[in-house]
Parts: sequence; structure tokens; C-alpha cells
Amino acid sequence: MTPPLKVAVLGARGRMGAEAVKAVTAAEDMELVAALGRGEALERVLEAGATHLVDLTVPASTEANVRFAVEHGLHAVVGTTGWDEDRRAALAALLAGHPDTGVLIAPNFALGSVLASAFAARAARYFESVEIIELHHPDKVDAPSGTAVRTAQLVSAARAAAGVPAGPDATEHALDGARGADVGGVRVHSVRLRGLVAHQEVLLGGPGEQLTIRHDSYDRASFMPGVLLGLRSVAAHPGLTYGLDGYLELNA
Ligand SMILES: NC(=O)c1ccc[n+]([C@@H]2O[C@H](COP(=O)([O-])OP(=O)(O)OC[C@H]3O[C@@H](n4cnc5c(N)ncnc54)[C@H](O)[C@@H]3O)[C@@H](O)[C@H]2O)c1
Ligand SMILES: O=C(O)C1=N[C@H](C(=O)O)CCC1
Repeated sequence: MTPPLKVAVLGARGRMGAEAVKAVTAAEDMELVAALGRGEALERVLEAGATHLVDLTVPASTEANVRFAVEHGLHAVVGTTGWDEDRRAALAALLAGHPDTGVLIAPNFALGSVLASAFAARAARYFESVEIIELHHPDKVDAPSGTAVRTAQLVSAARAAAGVPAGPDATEHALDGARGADVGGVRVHSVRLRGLVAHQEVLLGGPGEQLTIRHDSYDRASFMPGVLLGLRSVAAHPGLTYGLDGYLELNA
């Protein structure tokens, strides 16, 4: 029988981390060997014999945590936001010196969200205008969401590859922020509202029609199949994978 994956969860007392602790504990092919909160020494992960690390912390901590994992030969599955292009490039350079180690950075672990972003990218070349509205709980510390940034990047790349220009916009007078953030030429609008968990709409507009691609996470349980899939797959994918779509055959 294959021995269970030895998993450490960082951010274990947070909203996502607590859910991940439950999911890993319930998985028959995994053993939770460490569950660390803020201020607890990372060395405990090594003492516990972890082979896999899940990072669900905060943008300020995640880079150091993941670098520690890679430097000690642990595979890492990362859901924390804040992994911009510079951080990902630095991590990829570190991984080049650790060719057997895998890291997955997944802006969103919900399979429906990953599909929604992929569908939006496929549709984007056919519409004049594309804008994104992301809606989250008001305790979220970053905006726009990592998912919205990733979706905008996919949409932007698909439009560029198809030679589609940025959408028309005659705005000459606007209050700061009224048109949202510009992510690769795609406008992203962030809503923070009590009662929400994680939601996103991609609005695609053409003459006389609109296509809306919406995904809703009503519960953090929605993210757990993706976390477990990441843990089961990461060792077979050395180097850096950005987006859970890297482990899925979306074009099959
Ligand atoms: N990829 C996804 O599918 C997905 C889904 C939900 C949330 N997220 C992201 O995951 C992150 C966590 O979200 P959350 O809602 O659970 O936040 P949260 O604030 O509830 O939890 C973060 C926890 O990490 C702890 N922490 C901070 N630094 C730490 C460190 N160095 N070591 C260990 N613990 C540390 C904090 O004390 C806190 O308990 C955010 O960046 C969020 O955007 C990603
Ligand atoms: O609740 C959060 O925080 C979430 N963060 C991720 C993001 O920024 O996209 C994923 C969705 C939930």
C-alpha cells in the first residue's frame, strides 16, 4: 500500500486553513502531521516529517513559507494571494536548483471557478467588451482577488493572441476608482459585502447582447477538492505550476 502523504497546514487557525485541516484529516491517503498558526516556528514542519505543505496564510508570509518548503525539499500547495509576477519568477529561479520539488500556486481551488475562468478566456475573443466583477466577504485583506487577477490575465492573453483590441471606453471624467483596476487592459471591480464568501462575474458585451459567466462559492468546502487534488498531484509536477488548470485536462 502507498504510504499516506505527510501534510503540514500553515494558517491552520484561519478560515481556509481550518477547512483544510478537516479535509486532510478526513482523506484516507493523507496524514496531517502539523497544523501551524502565526508565530509558530516553521522548523516544526520538518520535525513532524512533513513531505507536503499547504500554505493558506497571508500575502506578507506566504513567500518566506514557500521558500522554506522548497529549500527543505517539501512540495507546496499554495492558496494564499499576493504571488505577483516578480514573486513567481523568483520562486521559479529557486525551484530550478531543486528539480524534484513541485509547487502549485492556485489563485482559486474551486473547480467551478477554474472552469469559469477558462470559459471566459475562450469567449473573450468574440466580444468587444470584457469586465470582471469580483465579490467577497469584507474580512478579505486584498483587492482585487487573486482569482480576478488570474482571470483578467487569461482573458487579456487570449484577446492579445487573437488580435482583439482593448474594449471601447469613452470615459473622460471619473472619480478615482470608478472604473475599477486595470489588470492587463481588463477592468476589475471589487465588492466587499457581509454575507458573501467568494463570487465572480465576467461580463462579455457585444452589439445587442451580453454573456455573463458567474461562479459562486457559498462555502469554503468548495475549495477542498482542489486542495486535495493539488496535494495528490504536486509531486508529479516538479517546478512551478500557476493555476489548478495546470493539473486539469480542460481541453479534453
Ligand atoms: N486559492 C483559493 O482557492 C483560496 C480560497 C480562499 C482564500 N484564499 C486565500 O487564502 C488566504 C487565507 O485566507 P483566509 O480567508 O483563510 O484568511 P484568514 O485571515 O482567515 O487566515 C489566515 C491565517 O494565517 C495565519 N498566518 C499568518 N501568517 C502566518 C504564518 N507565517 N504561519 C502560519 N500562519 C500564519 C493568520 O494568523 C490567520 O489565522 C488569503 O490570501 C485568501 O485570499 C485562497
Ligand atoms: O476569501 C478569500 O480571500 C478568497 N481568496 C481567493 C482570491 O483572492 O481569489 C480565492 C477566493 C476566496
